[in-house]
Order: sequence, then structure tokens, then C-alpha cells
Amino acid sequence: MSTIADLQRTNVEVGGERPYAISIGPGLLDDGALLAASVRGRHVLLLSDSHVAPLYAKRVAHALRGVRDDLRIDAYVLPAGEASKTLATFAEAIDALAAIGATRDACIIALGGGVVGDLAGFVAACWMRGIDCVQVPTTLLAMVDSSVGGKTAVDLPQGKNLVGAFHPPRAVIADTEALLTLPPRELRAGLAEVAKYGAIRDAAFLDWIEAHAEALLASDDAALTEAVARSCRHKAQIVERDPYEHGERALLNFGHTFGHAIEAEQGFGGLNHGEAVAVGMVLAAKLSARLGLASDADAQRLAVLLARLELPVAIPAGLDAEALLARMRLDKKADANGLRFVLWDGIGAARMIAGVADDAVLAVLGDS
Ligand SMILES: NC(=O)c1ccc[n+]([C@@H]2O[C@H](COP(=O)([O-])OP(=O)(O)OC[C@H]3O[C@@H](n4cnc5c(N)ncnc54)[C@H](O)[C@@H]3O)[C@@H](O)[C@H]2O)c1
Ligand SMILES: O=C(O)C(=O)C[C@@H](O)[C@H](O)[C@H](O)COP(=O)(O)O
Ligand SMILES: [Zn+2]
Repeated sequence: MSTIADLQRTNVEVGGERPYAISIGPGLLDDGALLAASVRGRHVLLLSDSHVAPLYAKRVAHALRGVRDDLRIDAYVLPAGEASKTLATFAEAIDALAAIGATRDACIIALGGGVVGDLAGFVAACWMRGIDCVQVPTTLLAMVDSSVGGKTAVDLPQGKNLVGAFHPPRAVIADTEALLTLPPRELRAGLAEVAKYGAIRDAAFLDWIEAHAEALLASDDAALTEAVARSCRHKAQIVERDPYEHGERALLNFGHTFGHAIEAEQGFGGLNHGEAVAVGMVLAAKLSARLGLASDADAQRLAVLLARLELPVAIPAGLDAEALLARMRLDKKADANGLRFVLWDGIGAARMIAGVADDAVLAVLGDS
């Protein structure tokens, strides 16, 4: 017999070589059986950050102990924020695994936003050449994007996500009630990645976001849950077909060539990722219009929506166009032939474009 909790739960399956489930719903942080289902051995490292751990770590540990009293549960807590997504923090987390004697059947539970998830996933990918990682996203951005698909990484001062690995999670458990404590700025950052799915492949979803912008900003439970589920379905469809980004997956990088350059140029202490992606998507749409691929009207429509979602739509003052272009040369889509951009033919229709002249990029950066 189904309980009310079961009925409130949405499951999205991610297929492929190592399939896993994304569970979405309220109260999942207390679901010990669900959390423990992916824990094979006796060691659990709860990897979290200084904002999230005080809110939720004890609850997760308590729920796990309720079904597995043999577990050794330790925590590694990093300072909150993008500045922690570094090789130094990676080394500390590896030391934490060594200190507890984590065996190959150990499990890392990534409890937090995308910073925690990316770092924890990379640590899991590397410890003893790969242990399990369960993603328990607590930001909207992590629920709709970073917890799914197995891209893990840390930043270098030279650029974003430059050291990493593909390491899919064993499971993704998204407790939508965790969004109740999320600061508004971080909620808006997540909405940028939600809008990205509409922009790149689903014009009807973009219509829906336009119609529900106020509800999403007001943290309306039904609207957020639908946004998470629809976004996860989009991401699942893409990553199960192209887990290692040989083709279609690169479309998820819409706005990111510009966005990552902004984040790096600001030393990872200015715009957050979602905000930088919002600016980057507007620039990608403008570049598409400049190259004659798409209309100015579509670029304008996207910018208006992102502004309604209270996201930035122009490059922050003081950033130099040439410096940003130089940053883009370390983008992971660039190859021996130069930069490649994810651009669009219009709303819902993104594609990869190579051979974009520097002048066109600089012109768009200069106009912003
Ligand atoms: N791997 C991927 O596919 C992928 C996709 C998108 C983004 N990312 C990465 O994700 C990172 C951004 O993730 P993010 O936006 O979640 O940022 P984040 O992890 O820095 O979290 C944002 C802030 O919210 C706090 N927080 C998290 N959950 C909370 C909660 N429930 N209540 C109160 N505070 C909470 C955090 O402590 C932090 O201060 C970037 O590093 C980006 O590169 C990765
Ligand atoms: O999952 C993907 O693929 C993405 O590109 C999702 C992006 O939103 C995310 O920011 C990702 O971390 C970017 O990866 P990168 O390869 O450009 O570093
Ligand atoms: Zn992103």
C-alpha cells in the first residue's frame, strides 16, 4: 500500500552503463532506508559545508543509524562557498578518508550544494580509484543540475573545473524541504540553470517558467518540485545518451563559456555560478543574433525572463573584455582549432558552433 510520503515522491531514472535513481520529494533526509540503500560497506563520510552541516548533518546521520547501527559515520565539513572547491580541500577530504581507514566499499554522502557535490564526487572518483558517492543536494541548483550526471571537479586559479573526472553517483536524493532554508540569492542561482533547459531544448518549459516566475521566486512548493522534476528529466535524458560529453551533453554548457570566464576573472568570489551562467546565456544569445543564427527578439526574451528571476544579465563592472576572452581559451570545449561556443537558433534550439571570430566575441562582451 502506498503511503502519503510515497505519493509525494517523484522518481527519475538515469539509464546507461551505471544506472541510478533520482528521488525527489519532501522529507527524504529522514528516510534512512533510502539513504542506506546505496551504502554497501561500513564507512560513510558525510561531506558537507559550514552552512549545511549544522542544519542537516545530524538528521542524515540519525536516519542512517536508524536502519544501520553497524555504520561508522564521520563528517568532513568545508567552509561554504566556491572558494572551497580547490585541490587543497580535495587533499583534506582525502586525508579524512585515510584517517578513518575507508575501504573500497566506503560511501561518501555529498550533503550540500554544487560545491560540496562536485568536490565529494571528485574525492569519491579518486579514493582507491573510485568509491560510491550518494548525492544529497540541498540547493536548487544542485537538485536540478550538479547532482546528476557525474561531472565532478575542483577549480584552479587559472580556471573553473579544470581538474576532475566523470564519476556518476550511486543515487541522488533531493529533499525539496531543504529548499526552505536556502537563501533567496541561491534559489535564484538555481533558477538560472532551470531556465537553461528551456533555452537549449524545451521552448514549452521556458513558457512554463515565464508563467510561474513569481511562484518560483516565492519558493512555492509545487512550482519548485515541478521545476526540479522537469529539469532532472532533461538532464537524465542527455547524460544517459552522452555521459562523457562527446556531443549532445555539451549543450548543457550554454552560457558557461562566458560564465566560467566571469567566475574565474572575479577569483571565484564575485557572481556565483548560477548568476554567471545567467549573464553568459544572455551573451550567448546575443552572440547568436550577431552571427545571424537567431533573432534579437529571442535574446531579449531570455534576458527579460532572467531579469524577472532577479538574476544579473550584464557583465559586472570592471571586468575587461580581453581578459575574459583570454580566460575562455582554457574552456574545456576549446580544442586545437580554437574556441567553440554553445549558441542557439532560437529558444529551445541550441547547438555547438566552432570557428567564432574573436572580434564577434569581443563585440558582444563590449556591448554588455
Ligand atoms: N557537476 C555539475 O554538473 C554541475 C552543474 C552545475 C553547477 N555545478 C557547480 O556547482 C557549484 C554551484 O553550486 P551551488 O549553487 O549549489 O552553490 P554552493 O554549493 O556554494 O551553495 C550555495 C550556498 O548555499 C548554502 N546552502 C546550501 N544548501 C543550503 C540549504 N538547504 N539551506 C541553507 N543554505 C544552503 C551553501 O552553504 C552555500 O553557501 C559550482 O561550483 C558549479 O560549478 C556543477
Ligand atoms: O553536466 C554538464 O555537462 C554541464 O555542463 C552542467 C553545467 O551546468 C555545469 O556547470 C558543469 O559543471 C560545467 O562543466 P564544465 O565541463 O564546463 O566544467
Ligand atoms: Zn552550470
